[in-house]
Amino acid sequence: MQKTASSSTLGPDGLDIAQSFFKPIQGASPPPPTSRSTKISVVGVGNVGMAIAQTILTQGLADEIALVDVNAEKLRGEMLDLQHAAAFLPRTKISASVDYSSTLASDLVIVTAGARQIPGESRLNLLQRNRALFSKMIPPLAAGSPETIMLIVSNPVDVLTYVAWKLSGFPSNRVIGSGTNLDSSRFRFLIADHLDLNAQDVQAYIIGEHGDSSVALWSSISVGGVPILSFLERQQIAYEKHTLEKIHREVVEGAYEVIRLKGYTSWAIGYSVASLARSILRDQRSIHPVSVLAKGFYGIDGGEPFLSLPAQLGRSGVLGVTNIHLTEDEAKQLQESAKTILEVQSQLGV
Ligand SMILES: NC(=O)C1=CN([C@@H]2O[C@H](COP(=O)(O)OP(=O)(O)OC[C@H]3O[C@@H](n4cnc5c(N)ncnc54)[C@H](O)[C@@H]3O)[C@@H](O)[C@H]2O)C=CC1
Ligand SMILES: CC(=O)C(=O)O
Repeated sequence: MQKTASSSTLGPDGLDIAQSFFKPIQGASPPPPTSRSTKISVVGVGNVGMAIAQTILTQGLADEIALVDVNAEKLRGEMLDLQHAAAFLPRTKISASVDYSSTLASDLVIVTAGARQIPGESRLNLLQRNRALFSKMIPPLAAGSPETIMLIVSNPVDVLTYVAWKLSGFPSNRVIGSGTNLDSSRFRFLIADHLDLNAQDVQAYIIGEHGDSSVALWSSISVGGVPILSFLERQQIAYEKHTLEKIHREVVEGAYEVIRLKGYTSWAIGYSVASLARSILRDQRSIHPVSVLAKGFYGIDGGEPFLSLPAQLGRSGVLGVTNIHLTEDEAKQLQESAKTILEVQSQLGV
């Protein structure tokens, strides 16, 4: 397929028509020097890539979105479908290409390309297929946007974020995995549902692997600034440990259930990744549990595992990792999660 321009012109005479449409204001001062526009590339326009592109578009986070996929027809169809919504959205240039060079000079490259789980399949099972794709995709993406921040979404996201870090040659603060930002949202939803609250008032983190060995940080959950477990204890309100474990199990099994029911997950990851794009590109310095190089944090000393920790995100990517108090048990579970990831990583030979 030809490289497809964003095609918002009216044809060769488009500019002339536009100029005759508006009468210039007499004595108007020249426009101020324009600030650089924000470009986001979304690589892979499947269920996940399109949910992300759609959410980013709706939230007006980019001046330009470049879509990339190997399926030329689907790609063009998705581009046109989004362009046809222009009248209802913030003005954004949308382009689509099978050529990675269309992502040139991106501020943020979001990678969602690759195989997804079939019902019952674990994320780690996708590794060999998606690692092969990454070897082809990441070097040209990194070469085209040497200053970009790379946000990995394809699964298994933690190990593939490590692969992308190695293949890109970028400093680790500029290669981030969407990690457990999504699991934490599932967690907050379930807690809020249990207590009949607004999920936005629940501060709660899932950290570690985006997958079966994730860790729920019960000890630091707070609602409206009130630490929940100590509040319940002070009020002598009984809670069963197995209720907490059940909520965490529902988080871990959430994706499996959605995949069994509808074939894939999309909307929640779309919002999750858009929230990361906002924090990064708007320099929000917000804290998100995302997959980062975890070596040296929370007693994780061996190897170079990428897994989710509460990280502060801003315009230069990962600004730092928050020092949340973990109980001994939580720290141990996190170190076990790191071991699980390292075992998989050690089979890669990157
Ligand atoms: N990290 C997370 O929280 C989540 C991750 N995922 C992962 O996201 C990935 C994508 O999932 P879906 O969108 O549902 O899959 P999908 O099958 O709908 O889309 C994958 C897309 O990748 C494209 N693709 C394949 N090779 C490519 C290449 N070399 N260059 C560019 N595009 C290429 C395909 O043509 C297809 O359009 C999967 O690995 C899935 O497990 C899904 C949901 C949440
Ligand atoms: C598929 C996946 O990783 C998720 O929805 O959590």
